Amino acid sequence: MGEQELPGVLILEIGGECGVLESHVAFLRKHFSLITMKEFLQNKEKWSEKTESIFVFERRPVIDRELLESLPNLKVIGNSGVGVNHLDLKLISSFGVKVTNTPHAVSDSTADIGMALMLASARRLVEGYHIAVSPDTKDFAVDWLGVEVTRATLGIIGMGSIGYKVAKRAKAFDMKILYHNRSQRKEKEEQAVGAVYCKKIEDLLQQSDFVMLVVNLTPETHKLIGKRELEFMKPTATLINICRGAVVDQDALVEALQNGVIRAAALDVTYPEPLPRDHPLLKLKNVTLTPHIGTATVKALRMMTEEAVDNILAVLQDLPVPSEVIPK
Ligand SMILES: O=CC(=O)O
Repeated sequence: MGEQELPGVLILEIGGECGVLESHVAFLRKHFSLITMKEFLQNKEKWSEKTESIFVFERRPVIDRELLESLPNLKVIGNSGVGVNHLDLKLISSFGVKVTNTPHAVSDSTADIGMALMLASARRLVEGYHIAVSPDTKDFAVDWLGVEVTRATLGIIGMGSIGYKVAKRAKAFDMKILYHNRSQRKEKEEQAVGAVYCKKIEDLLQQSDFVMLVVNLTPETHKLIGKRELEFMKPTATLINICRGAVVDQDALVEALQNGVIRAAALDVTYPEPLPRDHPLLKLKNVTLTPHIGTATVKALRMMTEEAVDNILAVLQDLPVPSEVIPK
């Protein structure tokens, strides 16, 4: 097949914060004529008819009405990543354009970061590092203690594929696993890992030593964890967020952490990202932070690109689409 026969896929950029990884470009070129946003904007006339798909990476909102209006043959937006809260699904679907995501590619690496944060926070890994490298050995006192993950109770909010993979890992730590799910009870998963369903989120919050958030960000889950929910948690409990920052009311979280309402928080996601350098979350010792790296592994990123390409090609070839996101 000559290059000119390949369908056009619009990407934001190559490299940078939200572009396609340089090492994936050759793979994408096997399937598409690649056009960067800059090239598109410089020569809309050449590209607007030819572009049938857009490949977007995770978290940056780029798809607005003006762009959609300038792409009359657009059929699909393939999101590389599972969360699609950066896309206006209703607007996109009003143009007859499908949206797809990559739930399979992200689940292992994101579950791993959940476990890493839980362990790091429980055992005060970051503080420990600073003590280890401190020139003053007196920094370490005998009452500098963490808490144990083994046999503790983990409450998972959102038992989708990432939540389930967290549960499988937690089982190996002999954790008692509770879960709350808005959409439905997951009986197969319950049996596989011995998880106990909490219909009421309050029950999970009251009983858990670690609460892990693994939900999609939607209007229903926006600030799902606020002052009231934090007050249901044990003062010895830790909140771990690996989904989206806005699922937590951050001001309420800061207050809870400052006042000992909960023991600690471990966050891979915040709002905004990155946090302003004077944000109180950056100053609290009982906060472990990472810069939204749930899927930042070589393998996950490669799998995300491949899964996104499979989805896009399925739409373009009119085949069943592996992971289509249907607007509610
Ligand atoms: O944040 C990661 C994802 O949405 O996959």
